[in-house]
Amino acid sequence: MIEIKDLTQEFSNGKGIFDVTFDVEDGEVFGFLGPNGSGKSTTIRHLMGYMKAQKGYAKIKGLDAWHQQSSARSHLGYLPGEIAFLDGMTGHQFLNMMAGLQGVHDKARRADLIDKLQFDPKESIRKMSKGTKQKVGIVATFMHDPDIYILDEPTSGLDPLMQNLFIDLVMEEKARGKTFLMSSHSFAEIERTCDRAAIIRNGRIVATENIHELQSMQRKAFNVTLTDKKEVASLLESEMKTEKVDELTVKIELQGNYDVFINTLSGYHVKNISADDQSLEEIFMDYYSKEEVQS
Ligand SMILES: Nc1ncnc2c1ncn2[C@@H]1O[C@H](COP(=O)(O)OP(=O)(O)OP(=O)(O)O)[C@@H](O)[C@H]1O
Repeated sequence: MIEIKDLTQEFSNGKGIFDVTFDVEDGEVFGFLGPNGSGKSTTIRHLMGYMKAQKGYAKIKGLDAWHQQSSARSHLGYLPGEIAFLDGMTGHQFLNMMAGLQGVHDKARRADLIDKLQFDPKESIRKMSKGTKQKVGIVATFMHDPDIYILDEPTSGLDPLMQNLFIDLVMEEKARGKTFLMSSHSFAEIERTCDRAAIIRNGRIVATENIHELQSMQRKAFNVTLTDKKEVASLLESEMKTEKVDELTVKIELQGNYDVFINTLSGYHVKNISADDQSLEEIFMDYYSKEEVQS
């Protein structure tokens, strides 16, 4: 659906993107993660056909994003990082203009989206909050029912409730077979929506990972609180990977060895057990720090 190969754009200041390569498959939700200035928007601009690559290519459904710009773009719903609204328009007027450009006449889907995102489209855009403007942008992106969505930081400016609503919307569209490329700073958002994610750093892809595999690779840790200090000393001597948290609490890291965990603990007086899972963010940060050491 989306194919990016050796995509390179070096700006005069030496910044840019270098040999960016990844694919997004049909029906996949693909996350694009990276710190500020890492090259996410530059990559996306190539996909939209706004920039000509110095090397490599970006393709949408086999169509070259630059050379076959308009046919490639006809499959896309694009939400830019910062939307340029025409001043003085109401939400409705802006959406009418966008529908005209998209050649969409059916307003039912638009009304449904407005209803879901809960905002007043009769309000002047100039007077709207950042979050409400973002909602107008989301409606404009989704209302023509494209096959592929390219979303640059889609939830920026949205409150947590709206972020959840947005995630539901993405999952509904995914269930309808739609494909997504979504840039984000938010690991929680990626964890909840994406099948795979690429991490970009200093213009280069440093990892492309299957989120479901990453989640299953997660090391599990438990904080076990005992009633007796002597038992703590004894537990720390056990064959499991342990670490003392405080006087009565021991952290135990597991790599699938639940039997040993349960059998060992059955010989102790356990006051409390709480899970201390490694977050997806921590797993990803390993990649960031590895790269830091190499560069
Ligand atoms: N036209 C340009 N001329 C020179 N440098 C540029 C240009 N466009 C982008 N850059 C630089 O290229 C790098 C990548 O920028 P880009 O906007 O793609 O990052 P990003 O990952 O989208 O960041 P953010 O999360 O802050 O939006 C940055 O260092 C940026 O300053």
